[in-house]
Amino acid sequence: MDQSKEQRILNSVSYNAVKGDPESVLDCIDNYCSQKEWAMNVGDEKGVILDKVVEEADPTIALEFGTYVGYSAIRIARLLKPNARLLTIEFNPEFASIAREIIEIAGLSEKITIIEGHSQDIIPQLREKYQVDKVDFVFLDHWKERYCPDTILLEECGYLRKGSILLADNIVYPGAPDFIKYIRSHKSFDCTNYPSHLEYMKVEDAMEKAVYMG
Ligand SMILES: Cc1ncnc2c1ncn2[C@@H]1O[C@H](/C=C/CNC(=O)c2cc(-c3ccc(F)cc3)cc(O)c2O)[C@@H](O)[C@H]1O
Ligand SMILES: [Mg+2]
Repeated sequence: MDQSKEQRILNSVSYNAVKGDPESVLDCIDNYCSQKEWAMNVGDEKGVILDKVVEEADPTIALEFGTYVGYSAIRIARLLKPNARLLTIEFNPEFASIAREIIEIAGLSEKITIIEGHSQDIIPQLREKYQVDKVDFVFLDHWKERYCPDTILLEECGYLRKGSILLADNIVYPGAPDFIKYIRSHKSFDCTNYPSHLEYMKVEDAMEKAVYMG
């Protein structure tokens, strides 16, 4: 059976990255996906915007929807303070297992918990099963039509506090129009758009930051 693209990305990281060095894992994935096979990682250009917003949030509890191969989980977790942690939700078992291995190579397994399942099923369980009270930072990068319902669910479950920061990938391409319409018209969210480009391409894209005002 042929290997998957995601397995080939893991092979490249396993062979080329410096064990325990998150930067070298990120560089390896970016090099592989810009030179060999495109993949839907947030990438190095939008990754700098992600870095800046994570540093602004300085979260104790960070949450991510859509682990994929773990690229953005590593980007986020490498910036977290000692007692902070990232919970990342992924429903594809093959992607979850590849991400677990790549995160191990980056040396960040202690800071990142991969939760296998659908975001809409996991979100209501975060308090009881994962001791989450409030979420300080959320990165949305899963199916684009899930951004809006999952944001509403986070609010309904009471995980957002005054100052919680949401950051969403792919606002232009593939786009998340219902999410943008909802978040920009909602009185409790203060939104900022960050124009950028689609990972590894010259195509327009953007990220949207939404700060919850309580
Ligand atoms: C409800 C639920 N629960 C849990 N995991 C969930 C979940 N819904 C999806 N997932 C998981 O998350 C990832 C999926 C990410 C979806 N991202 C994109 O579709 C995406 C696409 C492009 C793109 C751009 C130009 C093109 F021509 C083609 C594709 C770029 C991107 O940056 C993307 O993020 C993937 O790992 C999937 O298993
Ligand atoms: Mg994306």
